[in-house]
Amino acid sequence: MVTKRIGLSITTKQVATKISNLAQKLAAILAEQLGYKPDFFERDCSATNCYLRLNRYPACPISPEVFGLMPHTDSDFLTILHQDQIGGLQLLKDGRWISVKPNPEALIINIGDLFQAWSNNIYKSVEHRVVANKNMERFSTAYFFCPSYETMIQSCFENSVYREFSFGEFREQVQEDVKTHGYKIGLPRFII
Ligand SMILES: O=C(O)CCC(=O)C(=O)O
Ligand SMILES: [Fe+2]
Repeated sequence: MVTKRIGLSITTKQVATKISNLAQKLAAILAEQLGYKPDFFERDCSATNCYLRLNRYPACPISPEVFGLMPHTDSDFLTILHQDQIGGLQLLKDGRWISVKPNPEALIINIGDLFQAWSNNIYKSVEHRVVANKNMERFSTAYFFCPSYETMIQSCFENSVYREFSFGEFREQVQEDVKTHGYKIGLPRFII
């Protein structure tokens, strides 16, 4: 895929490489803030484990009763999100859904479940959802910064809130819960 805009031409691969570099830098800053070496995540979260998802939300006449994306947290370390000018993304803050002002010139960074577990709840995985637009379709691009399935996720502090788990185990549990209950349970499953 090639995106053209005001004489600028950039391939999807170039976009993914740039976002991947940004994700590594952000992870380095977050690791350093908690006293770890900036390269702490470099080995486990190589570009081959991360992925880019292109989301399309068709217009929905019975919005807002219908969600474009159900409330959820992301099952990764962090997510880098780009959205168009339509809007619809909402974050849960202090029990209330807050609409994120759409700005195609900006990137949104979400902390995911793995950073919450690793930081022992210092960093919080934000619950979010997408409300469909009545008249217009919406597009967004999400880059998920993930480790390999074998990577063990363990709190970087003592008195861990969560038991140690592998990323593969976490993904399997999420898939099983969605199949059985119709929704993701996520980190509460791993509380000690
Ligand atoms: O489309 C958006 O704004 C959010 C996408 C999202 O949350 C996801 O893909 O996990
Ligand atoms: Fe998400």
